[in-house]
Amino acid sequence: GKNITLWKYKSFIPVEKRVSLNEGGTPLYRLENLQRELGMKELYVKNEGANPTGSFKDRGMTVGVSKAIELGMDKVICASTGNTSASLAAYSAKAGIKSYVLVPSGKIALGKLAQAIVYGAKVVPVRGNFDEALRVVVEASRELGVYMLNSINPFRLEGQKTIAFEIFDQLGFVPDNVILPVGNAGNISAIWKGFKELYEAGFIEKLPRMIGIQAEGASPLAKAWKEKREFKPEEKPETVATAIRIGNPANWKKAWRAVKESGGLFESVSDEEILRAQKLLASKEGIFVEPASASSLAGLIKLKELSLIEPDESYVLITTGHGLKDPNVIIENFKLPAPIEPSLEAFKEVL
Ligand SMILES: Cc1ncc(COP(=O)(O)O)c(/C=C/C(=O)C(=O)O)c1O
Repeated sequence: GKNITLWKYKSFIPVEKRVSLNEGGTPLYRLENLQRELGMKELYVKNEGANPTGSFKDRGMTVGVSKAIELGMDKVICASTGNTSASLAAYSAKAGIKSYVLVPSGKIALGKLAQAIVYGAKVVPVRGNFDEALRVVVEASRELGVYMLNSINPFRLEGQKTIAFEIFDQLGFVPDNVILPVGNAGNISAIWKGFKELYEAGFIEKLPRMIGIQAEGASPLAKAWKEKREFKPEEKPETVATAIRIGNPANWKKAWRAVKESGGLFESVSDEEILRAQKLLASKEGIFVEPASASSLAGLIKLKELSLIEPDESYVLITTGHGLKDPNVIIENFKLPAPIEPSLEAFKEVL
């Protein structure tokens, strides 16, 4: 049977070639249990962890790598906190071209590192954070003629904007709010672009509020927004949510405009709130997401507690990456009981 992929929207995607792993077409459904638990009226999740390499990055990479092929490129490069590198490696493998990924040494989640390796990328750990690695990649793409596929590359956002198209297609209406984690700030910018394109094409009459959530220790946009001041980067971003451990978001201007134009907001949440939300999503709704993804829910809970949002409005949480990407964050915080003898008696003792 035919798979529903983001190429359903090919008339909105500015590329002819197609390197695809059947990305997109991810589940969107109601979180009935959390809705009740949190006293919300309309709470949905769009689970981007269901993409081929386990994150929304596949939407940007299918278009970005297709463009690379169209341009006759045979080498692509990115800096990454992990998911971008995993996705670039997979799509480069499919396209039969070489990929180079620069990752913050010791700060990339296990699953993402395994993916970049096994898909065949040249993995280059960098003694520094994502922001420092990105600077090297920009210089390398200029000097060495390697095609750069971080989200500064507009073709990435042309793929990621299809999240907006699918939300409208799957709900049948435009939600009042879309909440998602913000790191390099490409995704919030892309989804806003997608809704505006639907609006300008006359498919929809209203636009959602865009709500961007950052980790407190890596929240240059949320800090500037709440303190009502100019944006300025953070030197030393730190958070357990390594995917969004970014101090100088490359797309901050686009993200700022998206939140302003949409009447939305930025907020930040602590690592504890993120880990609690991760557990809640898994134990109440059976959805295992990596920490950065859980910041959407952590943000919703915080904004509701602060009465900064209307509980009766409709909310779509974007969960951006699968929980299996970062198993250590669960295992390290769990005391596994000692093994029992293989007998019913022994089992009854631990019941
Ligand atoms: C699971 C997950 N959730 C949210 C984000 C933030 O999205 P942007 O605000 O568009 O950056 C990322 C980003 C990851 C990288 O930036 C990378 O992989 O280099 C992510 O992996």
